[in-house]
Amino acid sequence: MYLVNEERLEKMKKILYTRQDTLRVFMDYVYSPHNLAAIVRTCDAVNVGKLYYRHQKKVKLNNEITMGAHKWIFHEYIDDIEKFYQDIKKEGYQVVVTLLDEDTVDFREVDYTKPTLIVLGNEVDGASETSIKYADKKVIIPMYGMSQSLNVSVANAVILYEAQRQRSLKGMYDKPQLTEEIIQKTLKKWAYKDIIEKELRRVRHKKN
Ligand SMILES: C[S@@+](CC[C@H](N)C(=O)[O-])C[C@H]1O[C@@H](n2cnc3c(N)ncnc32)[C@H](O)[C@@H]1O
Repeated sequence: MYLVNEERLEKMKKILYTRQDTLRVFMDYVYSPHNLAAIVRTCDAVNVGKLYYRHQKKVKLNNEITMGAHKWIFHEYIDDIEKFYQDIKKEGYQVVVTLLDEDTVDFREVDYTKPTLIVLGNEVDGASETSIKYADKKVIIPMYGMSQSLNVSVANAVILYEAQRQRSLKGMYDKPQLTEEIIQKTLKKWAYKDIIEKELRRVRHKKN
């Protein structure tokens, strides 16, 4: 029987103790599986607190889409977008919508050390009217070439790494943001899942 080894457990702990609970991302109808996968992986790398998403048809992030990265990120499908924005604003989050518009500020002018929700728009239509309605800040990544926009997963990476830079400078990766109760609960869940998955792989391998 496989048990989670010390090294892997340490890695899981490190993720949870450095998790930026107050930095979150909302994918507002991002539809390409390739982009979904790339966004999930960057969110994992920066260790964002939570990833929200909605889609043209209800989808579940799965191994095929994310190559497993979604397993380590708290994520939630959003059905009621109005309620979602009202709730997150009540919790004190600033809503930062990424947009290709005149009425925007350079993305580096925002203070990402505040509780922040970054909103990414659809590949064709951009962010929805509802997201724009709830925006506290509308940000643009300056473009100097012929292309009008970046790929949405690239835009996500550029902004998240600015947030990561600001938060590191402030020592925000050195102090846990999740409660000890949530950390311990999540550790148990992850370790359990890890064992089950490894065992299933072992049984499948034996059968073939
Ligand atoms: C391909 S773009 C959407 C283009 C769409 N035609 C529009 O006008 O919004 C997809 C998403 O990537 C993000 N994005 C891409 N380039 C950006 C930039 N230069 N500044 C800010 N966000 C950008 C935004 O979230 C945008 O909604």
